Amino acid sequence: MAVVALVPAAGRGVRLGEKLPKAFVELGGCTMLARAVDGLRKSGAIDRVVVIVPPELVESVVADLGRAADVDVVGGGAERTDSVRAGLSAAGDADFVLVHDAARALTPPALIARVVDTLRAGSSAVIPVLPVTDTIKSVDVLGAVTGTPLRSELRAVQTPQGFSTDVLRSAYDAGDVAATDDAALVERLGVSVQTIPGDALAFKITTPLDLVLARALLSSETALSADSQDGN
Ligand SMILES: Nc1ccn([C@@H]2O[C@H](COP(=O)(O)OP(=O)(O)OP(=O)(O)O)[C@@H](O)[C@H]2O)c(=O)n1
Ligand SMILES: C[C@](O)(CO)[C@H](O)COP(=O)(O)O
Repeated sequence: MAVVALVPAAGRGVRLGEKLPKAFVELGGCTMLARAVDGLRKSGAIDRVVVIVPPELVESVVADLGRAADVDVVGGGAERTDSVRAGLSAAGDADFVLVHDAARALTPPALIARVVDTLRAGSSAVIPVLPVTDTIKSVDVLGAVTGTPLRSELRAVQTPQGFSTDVLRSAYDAGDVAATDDAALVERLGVSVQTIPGDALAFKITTPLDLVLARALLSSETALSADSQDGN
């Protein structure tokens, strides 16, 4: 059963505020993108990787990462879902696809392997999650609180998110709907999405503070060699 990982890396990284598109920012001697691809390889669970990069960078990424036989490079789109859609069209006849943000560059390979194991065990859609530690409020456009969802029922969602390829293709074929993750599109089909424990190290590098944390973790071997963090 072949597994292809799609790595959306075509974002601009506006919130990070670096000069380069975020996936190409240096993190411990290589780019975030190269580190994310390395983690996928180290999981031992992935057959091929499709990286989705800003269209103007396709050529240079092909010359770099794309020389490896197990990596394909395609151009992305304006929204994350446009980029995933482009990657999906290059996934070929894979049985399973993982969608994994380049921005989650420190994701432990063991978490990636657990997502694939859960797919192989029969789930059609799998997402790693962590309990939420802050209280979450909903608010209206003026900032007034409209509700307080029960925290025990909330989870923070990470990547890689894993799917049977047919299921993810059906979700994307169902229309061009805005969504901040791929599982949301699958939920709209009525397909059950299974959660598994995520890992604190799979955090998304979004802001300058996240980048400081990622660089500090890379200089602290113990933090990164720990098996699992907070993944209950
Ligand atoms: N049009 C887009 C937007 C995002 N992504 C990718 O999706 C992942 C998660 O997105 P995010 O962390 O929000 O990255 P950016 O969109 O680059 O961040 P920002 O919103 O701050 O610009 C990243 O690996 C990003 O490169 C993508 O491939 N194509
Ligand atoms: C897919 C995701 O990483 C799950 O948490 C997240 O929704 C991506 O959101 P972003 O706004 O593109 O960072």
